[in-house]
Amino acid sequence: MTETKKGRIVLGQNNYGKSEVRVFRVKRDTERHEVWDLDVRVSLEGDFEAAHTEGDNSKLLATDTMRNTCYALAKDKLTGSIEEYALALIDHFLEAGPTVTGCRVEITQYLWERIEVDGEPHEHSFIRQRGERKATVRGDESGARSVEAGIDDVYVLKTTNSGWENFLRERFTTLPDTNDRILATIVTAKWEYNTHEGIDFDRLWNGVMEQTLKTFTDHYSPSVQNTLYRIGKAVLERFPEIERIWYSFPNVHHIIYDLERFGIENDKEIFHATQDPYGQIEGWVERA
Ligand SMILES: O=c1[nH]c(=O)c2[nH]c(=O)[nH]c2[nH]1
Repeated sequence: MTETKKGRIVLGQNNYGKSEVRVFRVKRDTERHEVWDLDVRVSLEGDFEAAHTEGDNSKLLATDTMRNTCYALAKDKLTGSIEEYALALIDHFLEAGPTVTGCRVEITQYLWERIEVDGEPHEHSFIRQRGERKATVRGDESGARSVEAGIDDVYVLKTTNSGWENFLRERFTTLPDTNDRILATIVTAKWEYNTHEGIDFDRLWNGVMEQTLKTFTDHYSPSVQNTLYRIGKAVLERFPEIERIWYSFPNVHHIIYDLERFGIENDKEIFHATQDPYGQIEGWVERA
């Protein structure tokens, strides 16, 4: 026997928008071109009740229109940082959708560097970098805006000045101590700005990237956890505009390969770069 719950059925939280809008812009007002290569996702919140419950689309901005808008606004608004472009899109969508109360724009920027020819950066030829720049901007009809920036898929490694020692030993512990190991990780980061007015988003993004890499190199790492905290602290000390920062550091293990079996000495030269389960170390560093 099936039981039917009595009561009214209503529409719960909902949002809609367009994903994977691939906007590519070339700035070509001089011989030295610039490119922006973006994946944009737009998501709207508001009163979309009539569309869901009555099939009345009359107040809905089509997702196809949202896609067109991303390209159209790129002409005048995608001239600097992706954060500024996202803020312009949000202003637009809050205005354009009659029942829209909130909007989120998430952007992934793929990074292209100039190809160097005989030591000279080329004017219109580029090579795609590994690593991505991210931005998530939220806004509502009250005028509130929040800006989060990020880094994804930046693979870094150091061949020494890292260890893992004096950790808890109990019945199932087999791992030996080491004070000299390879430290490798694929950086994901996101951080929140405490304002969106008067911020040079490009300078700050480059600064966080630079500081992340610098601090990664500049100390003996007793653990990924300690390195995560040190990097976050260095970023917050340098940039008062940033309220808090989150890192995800998978520990991509490099295990010394046993060559003694073959009578070959292996003084931390030959490693197995594992695909096996990896450690995953994540955390926020924030202002108290
Ligand atoms: O930096 C590390 N943190 C850990 O928590 C951990 N655990 C482990 O087995 N190796 C490591 N390395």
